[in-house]
Amino acid sequence: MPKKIVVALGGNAILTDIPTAEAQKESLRQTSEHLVSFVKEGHQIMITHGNGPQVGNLLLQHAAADSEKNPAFPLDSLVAMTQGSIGFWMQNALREALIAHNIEKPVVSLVTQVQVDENDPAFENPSKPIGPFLSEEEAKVEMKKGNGTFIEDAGRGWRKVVPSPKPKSILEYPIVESLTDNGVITIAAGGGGIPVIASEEGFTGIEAVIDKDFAAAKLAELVGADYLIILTGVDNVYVNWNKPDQKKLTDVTVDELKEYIKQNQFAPGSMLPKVEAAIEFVENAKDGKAIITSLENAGKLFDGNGDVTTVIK
Ligand SMILES: Nc1ncnc2c1ncn2[C@@H]1O[C@H](COP(=O)(O)OP(=O)(O)O)[C@@H](O)[C@H]1O
Ligand SMILES: NC(=O)OP(=O)(O)O
Repeated sequence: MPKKIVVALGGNAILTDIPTAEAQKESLRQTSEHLVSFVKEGHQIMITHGNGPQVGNLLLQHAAADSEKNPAFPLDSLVAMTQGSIGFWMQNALREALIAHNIEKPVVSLVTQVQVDENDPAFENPSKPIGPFLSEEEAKVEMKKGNGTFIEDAGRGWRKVVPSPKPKSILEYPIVESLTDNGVITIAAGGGGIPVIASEEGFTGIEAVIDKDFAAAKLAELVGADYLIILTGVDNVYVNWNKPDQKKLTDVTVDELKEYIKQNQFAPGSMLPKVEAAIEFVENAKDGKAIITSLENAGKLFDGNGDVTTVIK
Protein backbone atom coordinates (compact mmCIF):
# COMPACT_ATOMS: atom_id res chain seq x y z
CA MET A 1 0.00 0.00 0.00
CA PRO A 2 1.67 3.28 -1.14
CA LYS A 3 2.26 5.74 1.65
CA LYS A 4 2.72 9.50 1.86
CA ILE A 5 6.02 10.07 3.63
CA VAL A 6 8.01 13.06 4.84
CA VAL A 7 11.68 12.11 5.22
CA ALA A 8 13.95 14.23 7.43
CA LEU A 9 17.60 13.75 6.50
CA GLY A 10 20.27 14.00 9.18
CA GLY A 11 23.69 15.60 8.94
CA ASN A 12 25.64 12.50 7.86
CA ALA A 13 23.42 12.22 4.78
CA ILE A 14 25.05 15.37 3.40
CA LEU A 15 28.24 16.26 5.20
CA THR A 16 30.66 13.72 6.61
CA ASP A 17 34.22 14.88 7.42
CA ILE A 18 35.03 16.94 4.35
CA PRO A 19 33.04 20.17 3.95
CA THR A 20 33.82 20.76 0.24
CA ALA A 21 30.97 21.05 -2.26
CA GLU A 22 32.30 17.98 -4.11
CA ALA A 23 32.35 15.82 -0.95
CA GLN A 24 28.81 16.88 -0.03
CA LYS A 25 27.59 16.07 -3.55
CA GLU A 26 29.22 12.63 -3.25
CA SER A 27 27.49 11.99 0.11
CA LEU A 28 24.19 12.97 -1.47
CA ARG A 29 24.78 10.49 -4.33
CA GLN A 30 25.12 7.71 -1.73
CA THR A 31 22.12 9.02 0.23
CA SER A 32 20.00 9.07 -2.92
CA GLU A 33 20.61 5.34 -3.45
CA HIS A 34 18.87 4.74 -0.11
CA LEU A 35 16.03 7.19 -0.84
CA VAL A 36 15.26 5.50 -4.16
CA SER A 37 14.07 2.43 -2.24
CA PHE A 38 11.00 4.39 -1.03
CA VAL A 39 10.16 5.33 -4.62
CA LYS A 40 10.69 1.75 -5.88
CA GLU A 41 8.09 0.62 -3.35
CA GLY A 42 5.63 3.13 -4.80
CA HIS A 43 5.60 5.61 -1.91
CA GLN A 44 5.21 9.38 -2.36
CA ILE A 45 8.10 11.16 -0.66
CA MET A 46 8.83 14.70 0.41
CA ILE A 47 12.33 15.39 1.71
CA THR A 48 13.51 17.85 4.35
CA HIS A 49 17.21 18.20 5.16
CA GLY A 50 19.47 19.91 7.69
CA ASN A 51 21.89 22.79 7.10
CA GLY A 52 23.57 23.34 10.50
CA PRO A 53 27.18 22.81 9.37
CA GLN A 54 26.62 24.54 6.01
CA VAL A 55 24.83 27.66 7.28
CA GLY A 56 27.41 28.11 10.04
CA ASN A 57 30.24 27.88 7.48
CA LEU A 58 28.48 30.37 5.21
CA LEU A 59 28.06 32.76 8.13
CA LEU A 60 31.83 32.60 8.73
CA GLN A 61 32.51 33.22 5.03
CA HIS A 62 30.24 36.27 5.05
CA ALA A 63 31.76 37.60 8.27
CA ALA A 64 35.29 37.20 6.83
CA ALA A 65 34.41 39.06 3.62
CA ASP A 66 32.28 41.74 5.29
CA SER A 67 32.92 45.20 3.84
CA GLU A 68 30.95 48.12 2.45
CA LYS A 69 31.25 46.69 -1.07
CA ASN A 70 30.57 43.11 -0.03
CA PRO A 71 28.32 43.20 3.06
CA ALA A 72 27.46 40.11 5.11
CA PHE A 73 23.86 38.92 4.68
CA PRO A 74 21.42 38.28 7.55
CA LEU A 75 21.01 34.72 8.79
CA ASP A 76 17.58 34.19 7.16
CA SER A 77 19.12 34.98 3.74
CA LEU A 78 21.98 32.57 4.50
CA VAL A 79 19.43 29.85 5.32
CA ALA A 80 17.80 30.56 1.93
CA MET A 81 21.21 30.23 0.25
CA THR A 82 21.94 26.85 1.87
CA GLN A 83 18.42 25.67 1.01
CA GLY A 84 19.26 26.52 -2.58
CA SER A 85 22.72 24.95 -2.73
CA ILE A 86 21.84 21.74 -0.88
CA GLY A 87 18.57 21.47 -2.83
CA PHE A 88 20.52 21.85 -6.09
CA TRP A 89 22.96 19.07 -5.14
CA MET A 90 20.23 16.77 -3.81
CA GLN A 91 17.86 17.28 -6.72
CA ASN A 92 20.56 16.26 -9.21
CA ALA A 93 21.86 13.37 -7.09
CA LEU A 94 18.36 11.97 -6.70
CA ARG A 95 17.55 12.39 -10.39
CA GLU A 96 20.76 10.48 -11.32
CA ALA A 97 19.88 7.67 -8.89
CA LEU A 98 16.33 7.40 -10.26
CA ILE A 99 17.62 7.20 -13.84
CA ALA A 100 20.10 4.49 -12.78
CA HIS A 101 17.12 2.50 -11.47
CA ASN A 102 15.07 3.15 -14.63
CA ILE A 103 12.55 5.25 -12.73
CA GLU A 104 11.07 8.28 -14.46
CA LYS A 105 10.00 10.77 -11.83
CA PRO A 106 10.47 14.53 -11.62
CA VAL A 107 12.37 15.98 -8.65
CA VAL A 108 12.27 19.59 -7.52
CA SER A 109 13.55 21.60 -4.57
CA LEU A 110 11.25 24.34 -3.42
CA VAL A 111 12.26 27.58 -1.72
CA THR A 112 10.20 27.16 1.44
CA GLN A 113 9.38 29.74 4.12
CA VAL A 114 8.43 28.70 7.60
CA GLN A 115 6.44 31.04 9.81
CA VAL A 116 7.62 31.49 13.38
CA ASP A 117 6.43 33.65 16.28
CA GLU A 118 8.61 36.72 16.83
CA ASN A 119 7.86 36.37 20.56
CA ASP A 120 9.09 32.76 20.63
CA PRO A 121 11.29 32.50 23.78
CA ALA A 122 13.96 30.87 21.56
CA PHE A 123 14.98 34.37 20.39
CA GLU A 124 16.17 35.11 23.94
CA ASN A 125 17.87 31.75 24.31
CA PRO A 126 20.06 30.68 21.35
CA SER A 127 20.25 26.87 21.33
CA LYS A 128 20.73 25.61 17.75
CA PRO A 129 24.36 24.58 17.09
CA ILE A 130 25.68 25.56 13.65
CA GLY A 131 29.02 25.57 11.84
CA PRO A 132 32.26 23.81 12.68
CA PHE A 133 33.17 22.16 15.97
CA LEU A 134 35.75 24.09 18.02
CA SER A 135 37.80 23.25 21.09
CA GLU A 136 36.70 24.80 24.38
CA GLU A 137 39.68 27.23 24.18
CA GLU A 138 38.82 28.32 20.63
CA ALA A 139 35.16 28.81 21.55
CA LYS A 140 36.08 30.96 24.56
CA VAL A 141 38.31 33.16 22.36
CA GLU A 142 35.39 33.65 19.90
CA MET A 143 33.01 34.58 22.73
CA LYS A 144 35.56 37.11 24.10
CA LYS A 145 35.75 38.67 20.63
CA GLY A 146 31.94 39.13 20.75
CA ASN A 147 31.29 36.54 18.04
CA GLY A 148 28.19 35.08 19.68
CA THR A 149 27.39 32.29 22.10
CA PHE A 150 29.09 28.87 21.93
CA ILE A 151 28.07 25.71 23.80
CA GLU A 152 29.31 22.16 24.13
CA ASP A 153 27.32 20.11 21.55
CA ALA A 154 26.32 16.64 22.79
CA GLY A 155 29.90 15.61 23.64
CA ARG A 156 31.22 16.40 20.15
CA GLY A 157 32.95 19.78 20.69
CA TRP A 158 31.91 23.43 20.99
CA ARG A 159 29.71 25.17 18.42
CA LYS A 160 28.12 28.55 17.88
CA VAL A 161 24.43 28.60 18.81
CA VAL A 162 21.66 30.71 17.24
CA PRO A 163 17.93 31.11 18.01
CA SER A 164 15.79 28.19 16.85
CA PRO A 165 12.07 29.07 17.11
CA LYS A 166 9.40 26.42 16.60
CA PRO A 167 7.67 26.32 13.20
CA LYS A 168 4.05 27.55 13.35
CA SER A 169 3.20 27.05 9.69
CA ILE A 170 4.79 26.41 6.30
CA LEU A 171 3.78 29.01 3.73
CA GLU A 172 4.25 26.81 0.67
CA TYR A 173 2.75 23.59 2.07
CA PRO A 174 -0.23 23.56 -0.35
CA ILE A 175 2.28 23.68 -3.23
CA VAL A 176 4.27 20.80 -1.72
CA GLU A 177 1.01 18.85 -1.39
CA SER A 178 -0.01 19.52 -4.97
CA LEU A 179 3.44 18.62 -6.36
CA THR A 180 3.41 15.39 -4.35
CA ASP A 181 -0.11 14.50 -5.50
CA ASN A 182 1.11 15.01 -9.07
CA GLY A 183 3.96 12.53 -8.67
CA VAL A 184 6.78 15.04 -8.11
CA ILE A 185 9.42 14.23 -5.48
CA THR A 186 9.69 17.50 -3.57
CA ILE A 187 12.59 18.68 -1.45
CA ALA A 188 11.00 21.24 0.89
CA ALA A 189 11.73 23.17 4.09
CA GLY A 190 15.44 22.49 3.61
CA GLY A 191 17.55 23.71 6.52
CA GLY A 192 14.34 23.83 8.57
CA GLY A 193 12.91 26.39 6.14
CA ILE A 194 13.58 30.12 5.85
CA PRO A 195 12.33 31.67 9.11
CA VAL A 196 9.75 34.42 8.51
CA ILE A 197 7.30 36.40 10.62
CA ALA A 198 4.02 37.98 9.56
CA SER A 199 4.43 41.69 8.82
CA GLU A 200 2.47 44.52 7.22
CA GLU A 201 4.12 43.76 3.87
CA GLY A 202 3.24 40.06 4.17
CA PHE A 203 6.17 38.06 5.50
CA THR A 204 9.67 39.18 6.50
CA GLY A 205 12.75 37.09 7.25
CA ILE A 206 13.98 36.85 10.83
CA GLU A 207 17.45 35.73 11.94
CA ALA A 208 17.25 32.14 13.17
CA VAL A 209 17.78 28.53 12.10
CA ILE A 210 14.75 26.26 12.52
CA ASP A 211 15.35 22.64 13.51
CA LYS A 212 14.75 20.49 10.41
CA ASP A 213 13.14 17.69 12.43
CA PHE A 214 10.47 20.10 13.76
CA ALA A 215 10.01 21.59 10.27
CA ALA A 216 9.60 18.08 8.83
CA ALA A 217 7.06 17.22 11.56
CA LYS A 218 5.06 20.38 10.76
CA LEU A 219 5.17 19.63 7.02
CA ALA A 220 4.08 16.03 7.63
CA GLU A 221 1.16 17.28 9.75
CA LEU A 222 0.07 19.93 7.21
CA VAL A 223 0.16 17.62 4.16
CA GLY A 224 -1.50 14.76 6.07
CA ALA A 225 1.43 12.35 5.72
CA ASP A 226 1.11 8.73 6.85
CA TYR A 227 4.69 8.68 8.10
CA LEU A 228 7.36 11.06 9.35
CA ILE A 229 10.66 9.22 8.88
CA ILE A 230 13.67 10.75 10.60
CA LEU A 231 16.88 9.27 9.18
CA THR A 232 19.97 9.78 11.32
CA GLY A 233 23.19 8.07 12.42
CA VAL A 234 21.66 5.27 14.55
CA ASP A 235 19.27 2.39 13.78
CA ASN A 236 17.21 3.00 16.91
CA VAL A 237 16.56 5.41 19.73
CA TYR A 238 18.02 4.01 22.96
CA VAL A 239 17.42 4.49 26.65
CA ASN A 240 20.54 4.51 28.80
CA TRP A 241 22.37 5.41 25.56
CA ASN A 242 26.08 4.58 25.56
CA LYS A 243 25.84 2.83 28.95
CA PRO A 244 26.44 -0.90 29.50
CA ASP A 245 22.67 -1.42 30.02
CA GLN A 246 21.53 0.58 26.95
CA LYS A 247 18.22 -0.67 25.54
CA LYS A 248 16.87 -0.04 22.06
CA LEU A 249 13.33 1.21 21.61
CA THR A 250 11.31 -0.47 18.84
CA ASP A 251 7.54 0.20 19.06
CA VAL A 252 7.11 2.98 21.60
CA THR A 253 4.12 5.15 22.55
CA VAL A 254 4.04 8.92 22.92
CA ASP A 255 3.36 8.53 26.67
CA GLU A 256 6.35 6.22 27.13
CA LEU A 257 8.61 8.68 25.29
CA LYS A 258 7.35 11.58 27.44
CA GLU A 259 8.29 9.59 30.52
CA TYR A 260 11.80 8.93 29.09
CA ILE A 261 12.17 12.66 28.34
CA LYS A 262 11.41 13.39 32.01
CA GLN A 263 14.26 11.01 32.89
CA ASN A 264 16.64 13.01 30.56
CA GLN A 265 17.21 9.94 28.37
CA PHE A 266 17.80 11.95 25.18
CA ALA A 267 20.62 14.40 24.57
CA PRO A 268 19.50 18.00 23.86
CA GLY A 269 20.75 19.13 20.44
CA SER A 270 20.93 15.56 19.07
CA MET A 271 18.31 12.89 19.90
CA LEU A 272 15.92 15.03 22.01
CA PRO A 273 14.63 17.25 19.13
CA LYS A 274 14.04 14.14 16.99
CA VAL A 275 12.01 12.45 19.73
CA GLU A 276 10.07 15.68 20.38
CA ALA A 277 9.38 16.16 16.65
CA ALA A 278 8.17 12.55 16.38
CA ILE A 279 5.85 13.07 19.36
CA GLU A 280 4.50 16.32 17.91
CA PHE A 281 3.66 14.70 14.57
CA VAL A 282 2.04 11.60 16.07
CA GLU A 283 -0.02 13.74 18.49
CA ASN A 284 -1.19 16.19 15.82
CA ALA A 285 -1.66 13.82 12.87
CA LYS A 286 -4.97 12.05 12.40
CA ASP A 287 -3.41 8.66 11.96
CA GLY A 288 0.31 9.16 11.40
CA LYS A 289 3.31 7.27 12.75
CA ALA A 290 6.90 8.39 13.12
CA ILE A 291 10.03 6.31 12.58
CA ILE A 292 13.52 7.17 13.78
CA THR A 293 16.27 5.05 12.25
CA SER A 294 19.38 5.11 10.08
CA LEU A 295 19.56 5.96 6.40
CA GLU A 296 20.74 2.39 5.71
CA ASN A 297 17.39 1.06 6.98
CA ALA A 298 15.39 3.13 4.47
CA GLY A 299 14.77 0.10 2.26
CA LYS A 300 13.34 -2.18 4.93
CA LEU A 301 10.89 -0.13 6.94
CA PHE A 302 7.55 -1.53 5.89
CA ASP A 303 8.39 -5.16 5.14
CA GLY A 304 8.48 -6.28 8.75
CA ASN A 305 12.29 -6.74 8.78
CA GLY A 306 13.08 -3.24 9.97
CA ASP A 307 14.18 -3.35 13.57
CA VAL A 308 13.63 0.40 13.98
CA THR A 309 12.10 2.84 16.46
CA THR A 310 8.44 3.45 15.58
CA VAL A 311 6.46 6.03 17.54
CA ILE A 312 2.74 5.35 17.87
CA LYS A 313 -0.12 7.15 19.68
N1 LIG B 1 19.26 8.19 23.48
C1 LIG B 1 19.88 8.13 22.29
N2 LIG B 1 19.62 7.10 21.46
C2 LIG B 1 20.24 7.03 20.26
N3 LIG B 1 21.14 7.96 19.81
C3 LIG B 1 21.43 9.00 20.60
C4 LIG B 1 20.80 9.14 21.88
N4 LIG B 1 21.28 10.28 22.45
C5 LIG B 1 22.13 10.82 21.58
N5 LIG B 1 22.24 10.06 20.47
C6 LIG B 1 23.08 10.45 19.32
O1 LIG B 1 22.33 11.38 18.56
C7 LIG B 1 22.69 11.24 17.19
C8 LIG B 1 21.61 11.91 16.33
O2 LIG B 1 21.73 13.31 16.47
P1 LIG B 1 22.51 14.19 15.39
O3 LIG B 1 23.75 13.50 14.90
O4 LIG B 1 22.65 15.56 15.95
O5 LIG B 1 21.39 14.23 14.26
P2 LIG B 1 21.41 14.47 12.69
O6 LIG B 1 21.42 13.09 12.08
O7 LIG B 1 20.12 15.20 12.43
O8 LIG B 1 22.62 15.29 12.34
C9 LIG B 1 22.81 9.76 17.02
O9 LIG B 1 23.56 9.39 15.88
C10 LIG B 1 23.51 9.35 18.34
O10 LIG B 1 24.90 9.42 18.17
N1 LIG C 1 18.41 23.16 10.38
C1 LIG C 1 18.84 22.01 10.98
O1 LIG C 1 18.17 21.42 11.82
O2 LIG C 1 20.10 21.58 10.57
P1 LIG C 1 20.93 20.33 11.16
O3 LIG C 1 20.02 19.15 11.13
O4 LIG C 1 22.09 20.17 10.21
O5 LIG C 1 21.36 20.71 12.53
